[in-house]
Amino acid sequence: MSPLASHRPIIAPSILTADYAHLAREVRAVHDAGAEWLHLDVMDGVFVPNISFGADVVRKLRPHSAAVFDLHLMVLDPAAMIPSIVAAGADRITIHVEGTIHLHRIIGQIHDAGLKAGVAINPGTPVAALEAVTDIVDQVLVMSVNPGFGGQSFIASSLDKVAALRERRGARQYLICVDGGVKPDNAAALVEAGADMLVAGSAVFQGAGTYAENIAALRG
Ligand SMILES: O=C(CO)[C@H](O)[C@H](O)COP(=O)(O)O
Ligand SMILES: [Co+2]
Repeated sequence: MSPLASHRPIIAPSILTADYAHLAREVRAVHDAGAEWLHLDVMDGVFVPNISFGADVVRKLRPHSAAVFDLHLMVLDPAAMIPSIVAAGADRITIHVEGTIHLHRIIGQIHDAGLKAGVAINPGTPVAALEAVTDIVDQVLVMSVNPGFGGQSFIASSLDKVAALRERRGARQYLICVDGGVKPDNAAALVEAGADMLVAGSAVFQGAGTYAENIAALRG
């Protein structure tokens, strides 16, 4: 088990399924409910078939939360967007292997800005696609749904990817993160397989309990 997973997973609520009409209230509420990170999904309508929000919304939310702002960029060619996302108050930026031909360069761009950098893989991309950058990233993100929408079903083979990443990590320090369809009924297995951080949108914002109860249920 990874060092972090032996304690408890980081829970990062994704605001994709929050009430967009009251976003400031929502981000305050999940932080007060015990979420250390906030997961912000930026979508460009090109890399994924949906548009969410961009740097302006991140900047407006920043004064409303002390949580770690974890940006998940589902965009094609993210390099041009990164300066505005950094200026908006991001703490960590994850880009997709499939979204750029200059993966190594953009990880450097994020680090040069003083932020932590992550790399994500889609369900159709093997773990091996991360191999060349696992020694320089701070986190890897296994997409356990096809990116673009909240509320989808967890793709079971993602569990094997998490286990493979933990196996390959060795002495490296990157966090293993999982995003998509994470629910109380699969969270424990993901942590057991090696996940350090769980993104959860619908399980937190549309779960049966209060936000605190929904987050606690994911920590199991
Ligand atoms: O990146 C994402 C979608 O592309 C979201 O982070 C993810 O879908 C979270 O929502 P849910 O927990 O409801 O699946
Ligand atoms: Co996401």
